[in-house]
Amino acid sequence: MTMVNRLKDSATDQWQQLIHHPFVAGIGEGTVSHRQFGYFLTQDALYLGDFLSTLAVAASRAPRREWTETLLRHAENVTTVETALHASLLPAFGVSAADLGRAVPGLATIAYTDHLVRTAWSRTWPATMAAVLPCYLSYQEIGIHLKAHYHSPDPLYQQWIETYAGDEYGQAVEELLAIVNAMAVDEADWPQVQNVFERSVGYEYLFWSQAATEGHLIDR
Ligand SMILES: Cc1ncc(C[n+]2csc(CCO)c2C)c(N)n1
Repeated sequence: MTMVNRLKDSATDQWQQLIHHPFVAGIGEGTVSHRQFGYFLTQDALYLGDFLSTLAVAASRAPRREWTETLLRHAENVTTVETALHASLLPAFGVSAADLGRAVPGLATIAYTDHLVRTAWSRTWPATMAAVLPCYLSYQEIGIHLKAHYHSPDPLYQQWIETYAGDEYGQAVEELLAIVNAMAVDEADWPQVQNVFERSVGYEYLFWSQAATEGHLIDR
């Protein structure tokens, strides 16, 4: 079995819950409010800064030169592609550059990014790859799932869906999967690699939940 399938199979229920998170379905149905999506994009912009650091550390620790090159290219794409998506979408959701500058990370954002950055710096390199895998793969599965089963009545949501269901994004995912499937994982390291993967899946889930409540953890 490939490493990607071994990891996904180790957290099947959490994975299914993530792909079918109610907020995700709400993007497809168009029932997510613009305020909620604007909050999500704002938190995502904060998240991407630390995701960039994570990829940069992962790139420098990679055991093969071609993997360093691939991960550096992906890091650059985070800056260009993901940030461009935000730049085009944020104003449409009423979030100005000043709003973004003032934004503070929510607890789920902090927990997720601390986990990514700490893993990249202080865990094994395969564990770092396992930490970023849910980010790549869940967005692709979500994009493809939403595109196949919904057509969002909101063109802005549909634009977001098409980005992650698209071939250009699919290419980046394929490259990451190829690295994960080719990397050498010591059997002694497997529990750590699996645990880090499962936490990232959980944090992806919490990131959507956080968007649904716009960061409020306590009913008001
Ligand atoms: C919470 C959260 N998780 C995943 C992504 C998607 N994503 C962000 S950077 C990157 C790597 C290559 O572009 C991918 C797949 C996101 N935007 N926000």
